[in-house]
Amino acid sequence: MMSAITTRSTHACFGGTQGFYSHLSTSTGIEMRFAVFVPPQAQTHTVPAVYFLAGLTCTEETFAIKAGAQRLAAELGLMIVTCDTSPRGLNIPGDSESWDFGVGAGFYLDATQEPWATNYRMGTYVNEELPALIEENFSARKDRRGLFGHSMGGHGALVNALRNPGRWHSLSAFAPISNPCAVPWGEKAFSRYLGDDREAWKAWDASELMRNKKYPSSILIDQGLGDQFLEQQLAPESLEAAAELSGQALTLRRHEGYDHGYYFIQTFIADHLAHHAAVLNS
Ligand SMILES: N[C@@H](CCC(=O)N[C@@H](CSC=O)C(=O)NCC(=O)O)C(=O)O
Repeated sequence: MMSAITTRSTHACFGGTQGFYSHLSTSTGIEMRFAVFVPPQAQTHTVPAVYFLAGLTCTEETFAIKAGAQRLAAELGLMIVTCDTSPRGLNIPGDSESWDFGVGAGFYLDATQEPWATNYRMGTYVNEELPALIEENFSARKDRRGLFGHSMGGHGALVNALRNPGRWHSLSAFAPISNPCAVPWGEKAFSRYLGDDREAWKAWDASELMRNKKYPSSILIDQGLGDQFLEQQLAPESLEAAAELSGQALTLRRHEGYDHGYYFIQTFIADHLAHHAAVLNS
């Protein structure tokens, strides 16, 4: 039986369609919103889908509206899927007190601590439920998927692809939180979602994972040097050191003058889509 999705709006875009949808999620136990850009090629055959995970405070709309990805995705024949950054509307005590935890800040992991463990299961949502939903309802290939993201979503892309390399065949990130165990955003979120045992945090930390395990294809990361969060929160040097240890193929580019926002993403989005297309079509 097809899982039910509700169409909120669709818009013709570069010969394809940008659509906004919702569905009742079994992973999070609540209605979740997502968006899909379907390129024109999907009218005749299934195409690879690339999933983008957005950062703190964002929604499924942010990337679709701000990144300027659709023109090239239409040329390359890539579907682009975006989802929300957490469940919303649960009204769990404490879920809306700050912008870097709870609503809009699910960190793309499966929480183990109450009151979060029942609904804050964005890891399962991104890895299992969303791809199954997309592949049932859209013309997406089941054998080729890419994952990328920004900031908290860059962390989400890295950890989920490193944990599940068989599911995600290409990987890239913009300004990811690269070593959440060691920075304030990560410490705040992990202590509440995962508890006090810092050993357990390592299973959701890209630098920790990469130290011990190689992802099968090369990873592209872009980082602005004018990024207001670089010094305190992002730690790309930890990821570089981990890649050095495990022999991971990693291209980490640093760009003078670029900040953390979507003008930075717009500037380098073409390189990321080309990276995914090259791996997914190989
Ligand atoms: N507190 C501010 C800033 C929030 C912010 O900068 N969010 C980033 C992601 S940060 C790491 O995950 C973002 O992508 N914002 C969206 C944008 O359009 O730039 C706030 O509440 O706005």
